[in-house]
Amino acid sequence: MEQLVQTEMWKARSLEELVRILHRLFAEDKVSVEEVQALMESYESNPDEWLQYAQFDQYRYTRNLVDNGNGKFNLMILCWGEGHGSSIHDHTDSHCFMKILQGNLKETLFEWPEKKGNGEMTKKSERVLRENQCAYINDSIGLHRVENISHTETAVSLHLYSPPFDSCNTFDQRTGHKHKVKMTFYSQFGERTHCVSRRQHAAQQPSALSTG
Ligand SMILES: N[C@@H](CS(=O)O)C(=O)O
Ligand SMILES: [Fe+2]
Repeated sequence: MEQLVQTEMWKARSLEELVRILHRLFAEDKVSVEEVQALMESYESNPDEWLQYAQFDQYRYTRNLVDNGNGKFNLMILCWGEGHGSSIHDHTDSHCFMKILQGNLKETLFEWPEKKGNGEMTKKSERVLRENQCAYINDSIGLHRVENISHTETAVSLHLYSPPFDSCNTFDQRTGHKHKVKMTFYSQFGERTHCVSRRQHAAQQPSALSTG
């Protein structure tokens, strides 16, 4: 008789517990995308637990580092004001998990443009992600744009990237031309990231995160 493979089912009862289990999963040689996705989905968003990381900017979405996953992943909270969105981008060959903590986000998937890129990019699909849902993307699935299309409500999402990366490519929807961009954190561990020179100094320490 065929043997059934028992997959452990985790339930994260708090953000702290979620982080703890993520550390355990990513300490293994092999990490299952389905397991991480199910684990992140199992966490029922509780604003009391993440409000300290949810720092908004008036003009664009912010990226707020929650945990650096012992070098294996970056866990961050993204804050989307009304109408804020990302440009079409890739994920630098990393795994990307995106869980909604508050509000709704529209995700539009695009195909990679032809080598040279000259013409409108091809839209593959779009969907609205709702509270507590966890989506997954990587470069072989395609490119995406994420938007808070609400004019009245903000949105907050929890992103896990593995391995961590600090630059990606953005794409012009009309032409498919790409640009490499450096990504930064608006805050880290609940503290607003202030001046560049102090952070460049920090990046010289071997244990410090280099985030641009
Ligand atoms: N991947 C984007 C957010 S999103 O639009 O998926 C970022 O890390 O800033
Ligand atoms: Fe993304």
